[in-house]
Amino acid sequence: MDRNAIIEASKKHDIVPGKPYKYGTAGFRMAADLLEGVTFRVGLLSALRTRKLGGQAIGVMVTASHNPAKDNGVKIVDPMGDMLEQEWEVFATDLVNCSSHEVLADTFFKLADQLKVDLSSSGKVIAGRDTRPSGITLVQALSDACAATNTAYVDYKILTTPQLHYLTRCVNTEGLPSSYGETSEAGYYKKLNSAFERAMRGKRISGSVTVDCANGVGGPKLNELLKIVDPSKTGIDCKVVNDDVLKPEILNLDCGADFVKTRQRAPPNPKPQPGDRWCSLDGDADRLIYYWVDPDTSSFFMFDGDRIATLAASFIADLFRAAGLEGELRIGVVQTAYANGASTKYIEKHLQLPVVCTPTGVKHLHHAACNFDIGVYFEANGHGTVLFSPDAMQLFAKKAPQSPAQKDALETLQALGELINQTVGDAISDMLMVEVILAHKGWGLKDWAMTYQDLPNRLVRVEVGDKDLFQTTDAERKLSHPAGAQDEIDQTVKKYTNARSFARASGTENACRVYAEAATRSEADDLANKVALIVKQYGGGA
Ligand SMILES: CC(=O)N[C@H]1[C@@H](OP(=O)(O)O)O[C@H](CO)[C@@H](O)[C@@H]1O
Ligand SMILES: [Mg+2]
Repeated sequence: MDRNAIIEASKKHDIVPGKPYKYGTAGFRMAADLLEGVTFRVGLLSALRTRKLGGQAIGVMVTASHNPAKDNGVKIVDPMGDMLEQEWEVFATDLVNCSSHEVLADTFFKLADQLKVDLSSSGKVIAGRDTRPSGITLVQALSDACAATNTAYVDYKILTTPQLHYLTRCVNTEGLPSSYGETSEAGYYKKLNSAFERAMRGKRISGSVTVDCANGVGGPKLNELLKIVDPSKTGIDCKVVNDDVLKPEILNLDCGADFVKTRQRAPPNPKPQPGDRWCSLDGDADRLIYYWVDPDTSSFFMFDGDRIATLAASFIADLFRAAGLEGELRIGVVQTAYANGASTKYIEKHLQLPVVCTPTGVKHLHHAACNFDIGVYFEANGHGTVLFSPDAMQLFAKKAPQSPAQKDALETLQALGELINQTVGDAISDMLMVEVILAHKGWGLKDWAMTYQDLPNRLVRVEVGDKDLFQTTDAERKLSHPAGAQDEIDQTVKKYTNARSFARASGTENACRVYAEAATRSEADDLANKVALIVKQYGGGA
C-alpha cells in the first residue's frame, strides 16, 4: 500500500480542524459540511477492518437518520450485518482526529501494524446512503479512500439503513449454507415478500395501514416492495404518505417516527382519521412507531417500541406452546431503562418471560438478545428486531410435527425468522411483522392497546456545562458520578407514587437526558422537572 497515494487522496477530502470527532452511538453524526474528511478516514478504517477479517466485506452507511436535513452521518457495519465491534470505535476516533495528512497516513500504518493487518491481502467495502443530497460527496470520499488502499468498493447508492445491513450479510454468506439471501436490493424485497406471505398462512389483514415515511428513503423503498406484493393473498392495504424525497428540506420535518414519539402526537399532515391504523418510519427506515386516534375517546394513542416488543414476544411465546417447544428454547426480551415500567411488568408477570436491561444504543441490546434462542429487543423509540438463533431456526425446520396445529406453528415461526431482519431493526420488516401478528391474533388496535396501561412518563433534555461529569452504572439506571447526585435523585423519587427516574449523558447530543415515570401525569412531569434541576445543579459550568 502506497503512503503517498493515501496522502494525496486525503488532500482532496480535508478534515475541518478543531472539532471533537467521536465515533458515538450512531457512528459520526453532525452537520454534513463537517463530514467529508471524516468519511474519507472512515474509508481508511474500513480498509483495515475488511483485511483484519480475512477480506470479508465491510458495510458503510451514510445517513443521519431522524436528524434535520442539513446533518449527515457515517457508520460502519461488520460482516454479519451487526454494528462495528466496539473496540474498533476507538481506532475510528483516532484516525478521524489526526491533525495532518501525513499523521493520518502514519497512524493508518501504525494501526495496521498494531492490529496485525496484512496490507497486501485483499479487502472489500460496500456502501449505501439515505436520500440526503450531501451523501453524494461523502460516498465519493469513501470511494477515494478505498481506491487509495486498493480496496474493492461497491456503491449500492440509495438504501435504507437495514437494507445496507442486509446486503452486507448477504455478500459475506453468498454460496454458504448460512446464505442470508440474494445480494441485491431486489433480493431483499423478494425475501421479505415471500416470508410475509408464508407467515400470514392464509389469514387476512383487516383494514388499511397508512405509513408515514418521514419524506425519507423508506418511502421509495416501501413503494418498491409494494410493486411485488399481491394484496389478494393477504388482504394487505398499505397507503404510503410523506414519501416525497425530491424536496430534501422536508426530510423528517413534522413527520416520521421521531416526531411522533417525542411529540406524542400524529404528524399534522396528512391527518389520521379516528380509527385508522397508522405507523411512522424514521429518516433511514430503521425505527417504527404505530398509532391511532381511538374513535371511542378521540384521544391519540401510541404503540411504541415497548408495545411492539410485547406484541412480538407474546405471539412468539404462543407459537412456542402451539409447536410443543416450551422448555426447549429460551425466549427473552431486552429493553433499556427508557422502557415504560408497565411494559416490563407485563412481560415479566403476564407473559412470564425474562427481561434484560442494557445501556442505550442498539449494539448493546443486540448483543444481549443473542444470549437467548429467541431474543426480542426494542428501544422505546421504535428501533428493534427479533433475533432467532441458528439452533432455533434448525429446530423449526427439523422437528416432526405431531398435529396440524404444531405444523402450522412451526411453519409460522420459520417464516417469521425470515421476515424479521436478523441484522438490525428494520421498520419495513417490523411493520409487516406487526401486520402479521395482528391478523393472526384477530386483533384491532383496541385489543393491542388494552394489554397494559403505560405509566405516564416524561423525557427531558437538560443542557449542562459538562455532560461528561455524568457517569452511570446498573445499565444507566443510576449515576455513579458526580458524587451526591444519585442520592438526591433517590430522595426525590421517594416522594412520588410508583415512580422511577434516572439521568444520563446523551451519546448523540451535547446534553443530558432525564426520564421520569409515575402514577399520574402531573407526578411524572413534576418528578422530571425536579430531577432536571438536580442534573443542572451538578452539571458544572454557568
Ligand atoms: C432516549 C433515546 O431515545 N435515545 C436515543 C439516542 O441516544 P442518546 O444516547 O440518548 O442520545 O439516539 C440513539 C441513536 O439513534 C438511540 O439508539 C437512542 O435510543
Ligand atoms: Mg434511524
